[in-house]
Amino acid sequence: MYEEMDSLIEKASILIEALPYIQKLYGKTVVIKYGGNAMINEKLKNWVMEDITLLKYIGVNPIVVHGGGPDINSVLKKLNVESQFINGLRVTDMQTMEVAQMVLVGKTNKELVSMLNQKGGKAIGICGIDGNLIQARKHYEYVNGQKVDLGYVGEVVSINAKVLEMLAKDEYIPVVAPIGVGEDGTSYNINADTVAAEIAKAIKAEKLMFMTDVEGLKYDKNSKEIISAISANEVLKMIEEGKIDGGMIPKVLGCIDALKHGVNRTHILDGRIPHCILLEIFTDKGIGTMIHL
Ligand SMILES: Nc1ncnc2c1ncn2[C@@H]1O[C@H](COP(=O)(O)OP(=O)(O)O)[C@@H](O)[C@H]1O
Ligand SMILES: CC(=O)N[C@@H](CCC(=O)OP(=O)(O)O)C(=O)O
Repeated sequence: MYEEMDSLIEKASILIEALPYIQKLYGKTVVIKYGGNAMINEKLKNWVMEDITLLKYIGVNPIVVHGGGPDINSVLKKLNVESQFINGLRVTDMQTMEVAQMVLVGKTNKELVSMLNQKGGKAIGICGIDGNLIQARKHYEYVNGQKVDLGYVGEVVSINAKVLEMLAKDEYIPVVAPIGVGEDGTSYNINADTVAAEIAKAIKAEKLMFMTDVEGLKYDKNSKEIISAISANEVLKMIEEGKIDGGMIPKVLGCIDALKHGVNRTHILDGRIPHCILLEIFTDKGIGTMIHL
């Protein structure tokens, strides 16, 4: 009897530990980027969807921006199309653009929306074309000072924040696929990390969280030690020294850009840890890496 009571009291004290964090975040917006490499199995995705639904029910406004690089790769493979990446961006010809849009909007987005709804959340899936959410233009990348044409890869011109604010106010959880739209209606494939940071900036989110497939930012890719907190200047120095590369670059640059535009907290988290969102937000210690100014 007493043992049972002890365990119930322990449960209550865990909830109480979360109280100051719930109070701080109540009514605020948290942008969560869920990357393709952290969507490795259904169980994991379920935990993530539970965390996001719980946030909404306790009065926080989550906005989900998802990737889906591995999903796009597997469909392209079936079509015998090989992708080339330049500075982490997929060179996107017309056929690849069609596949990226079909997969991100039609498959990945709807799977996440359906899972959130199963958990009791009211999720609405949109991409940047819907309500002109992500206005974009063609992006050129520079490699060794040379301008490189990546096809239909886009960069964000502006975010129509009203679409997201309207949904969040009406109890919905927006789930955004990273496809943008040009002035002439052309679709653009945009890196999902960049979209998440631009959305966080546009809506002045309280927090921006990148969920990926490593424990956090490390002193270099092969190191075991996770950096628990680091300043923007130190991150820029690490990039210069070649200690951060590939898919981690748009995440850390997105954090810095967001911080400089009014987002209060930015984090890089291991999306493979069960309930990583709750662990970061509602525990004293937090997890992963926090980047600050
Ligand atoms: N300094 C670093 N610390 C941690 N990871 C790094 C670092 N530099 C590069 N990376 C790489 O960044 C990857 C995460 O980016 P990416 O694969 O694009 O993830 P996602 O699909 O979640 O967007 C890690 O798997 C890791 O290999
Ligand atoms: C231009 C560009 O590279 N777009 C990405 C969009 C998806 C994405 O960013 O997915 P992850 O977050 O899973 O990497 C792509 O085509 O893979």
